[in-house]
Amino acid sequence: MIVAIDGPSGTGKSSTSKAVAAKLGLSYLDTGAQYRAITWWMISNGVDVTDADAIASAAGKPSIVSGTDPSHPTITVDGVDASGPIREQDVTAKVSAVSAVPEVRARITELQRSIAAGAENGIVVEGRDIGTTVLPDADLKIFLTASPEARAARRSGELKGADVHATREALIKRDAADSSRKTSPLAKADDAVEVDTTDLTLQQVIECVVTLVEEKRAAT
Ligand SMILES: Nc1ncnc2c1ncn2[C@@H]1O[C@H](COP(=O)(O)OP(=O)(O)O)[C@@H](O)[C@H]1O
Ligand SMILES: Nc1ccn([C@@H]2O[C@H](COP(=O)(O)OP(=O)(O)O)[C@@H](O)[C@H]2O)c(=O)n1
Repeated sequence: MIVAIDGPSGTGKSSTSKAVAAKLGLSYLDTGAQYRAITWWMISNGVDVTDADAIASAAGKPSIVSGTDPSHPTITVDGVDASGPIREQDVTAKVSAVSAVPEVRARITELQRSIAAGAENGIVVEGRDIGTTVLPDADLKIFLTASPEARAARRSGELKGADVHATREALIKRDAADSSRKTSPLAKADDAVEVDTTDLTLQQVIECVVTLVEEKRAAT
């Protein structure tokens, strides 16, 4: 069972995917963390993230390893735990530029496909282009949405002291960059089930997705 969960920032992809995977005994992959990890490596190694050629030539250098246990997801870059630094503001501000570079996407997509292929009990993979590009044959595709206001309120609740208005503007800017890039932009697959989470609790979203997976399992 391969489940693809896509959508913009703050729609609940990570929280939902982890909970659904844990509940159903599936592995879990946060593909955003991989793009954040390669971005963190570029910044740490002095690569100019406004220079697509420089990013492209460095794209193959870092070794990125994701742990896929939903109750303890991990990510390392060249053997170093990157789970803290990849969430910092600087990485968040630069990740869209790095992830738009085709050589970066080719490398990370290959990694994602091999992780999914190796997940013996099935996997929930969350991101922006999983249903459209990475795993177009996924058994179930979900596209989560929510109003920019709800997403900004959720995100600024996580970042202590963050201004909701500034968070909303930053989210909208990142969505626009992710949706308009040439290579595998953020998009809903034609066969994805869209779930608007604006007025749902996280628990309701989890239950909805668990039901969709169980229905799919019963039908196959
Ligand atoms: N339906 C929901 N209602 C309220 N808060 C939510 C909901 N879904 C997620 N959250 C919270 O919003 C924040 C962002 O969720 P997350 O799963 O990281 O989103 P994404 O992976 O899409 O960026 C987290 O703090 C999470 O607990
Ligand atoms: N499948 C994916 C996942 C993430 N990304 C990129 O990685 C960034 C960070 O993704 P994320 O899922 O960690 O972002 P949040 O929504 O958690 O803030 C996105 O803004 C995209 O630029 C991507 O291009 N393709």
